[in-house]
Amino acid sequence: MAEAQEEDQQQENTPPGSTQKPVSLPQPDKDADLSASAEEGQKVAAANTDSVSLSAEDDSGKAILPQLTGDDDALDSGAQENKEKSLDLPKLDGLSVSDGATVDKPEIVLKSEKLSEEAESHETEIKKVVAGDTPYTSAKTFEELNLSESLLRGLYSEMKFEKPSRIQAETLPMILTPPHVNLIAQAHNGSGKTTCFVLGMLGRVDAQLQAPQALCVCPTRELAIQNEEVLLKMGKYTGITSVCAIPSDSGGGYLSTRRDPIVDQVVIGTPGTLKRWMTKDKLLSTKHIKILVFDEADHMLAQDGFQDDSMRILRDIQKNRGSCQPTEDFWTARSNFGTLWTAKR
Ligand SMILES: Nc1ncnc2c1ncn2[C@@H]1O[C@H](COP(=O)(O)OP(=O)(O)OP(=O)(O)O)[C@@H](O)[C@H]1O
Repeated sequence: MAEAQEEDQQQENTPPGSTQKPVSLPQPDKDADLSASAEEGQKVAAANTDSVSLSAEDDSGKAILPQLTGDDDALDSGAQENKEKSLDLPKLDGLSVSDGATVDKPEIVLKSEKLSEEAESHETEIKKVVAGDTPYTSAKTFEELNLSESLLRGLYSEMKFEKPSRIQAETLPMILTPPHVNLIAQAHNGSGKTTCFVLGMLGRVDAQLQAPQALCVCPTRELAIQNEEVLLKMGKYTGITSVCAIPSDSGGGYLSTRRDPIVDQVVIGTPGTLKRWMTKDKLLSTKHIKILVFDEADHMLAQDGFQDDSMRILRDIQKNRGSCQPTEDFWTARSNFGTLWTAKR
């Protein structure tokens, strides 16, 4: 019950059912941190030229990929508002929870460090990325990703997409092609990050298996609802089903009306409800989970945010899946600094 209240308090500034994306999180100490980051980021903006860096790290943490220079990959006018701002990126690796347990460091980090001055070119470059021994080539078309016909139909006829955006071109081959790596993708708002993980989840799950296989953890219920809407639209022809794990009341207390175990392939929700469904209510089995997404990773993994909840969910999944599929572990985290920076102006 205390957990439910905690989650509700964290979400009280964003009314349930709203499709508006949250522009700030209500915790005052978090806001203070972001203000400090903004100042630091402006200094970096003055010194840097436009760049998008793509890097992977070896076991010693040494970067093994070159920095790439490229065009703005913004897809909507919202990104234009962020011009001349830079993104101050947090350290998201080497995470530990309060009881001392640690999680794997992500193998690959994709970052958009500064927004481009010129957004006129959206050409996708072909790049080769090597993670461990595996080469990944960025995808110029959705066909190159070996997606099902039903998924391609959703992308073209429902979403009206023609080709992957830059962040999609670079991340989707890594998300969809084995061996699946741990990935952090950081890019500004409007660059197509939502599609990266929604398409990643739709592309990875088996529609024939009636069990949860993809889990997306979001900091607010509004974001969870919004992400599920995108998933339902994009996956319209796939037969894949989803469920939103958010508090079922619109007040402040938690009311669980759900009693039947989850058989939907994709589960999108907030940490408190997800944890409750997994542990107390025993509605959500993580036995078949093969892709885990932390949306807005900077908040989901912040020490003064949801880090403990996120790490517990991650460890529960690792524990339940046992050691039979160690190479299948896939942890992707998405950061949404563009939105937060816009809110700070
Ligand atoms: N490949 C694509 N082609 C055309 N439009 C796209 C493509 N990918 C995404 N979009 C559209 O661009 C807009 C922004 O995409 P999306 O929401 O995925 O970006 P985002 O990086 O998650 O943004 P935010 O940080 O604001 O959440 C949406 O309207 C989406 O439908």
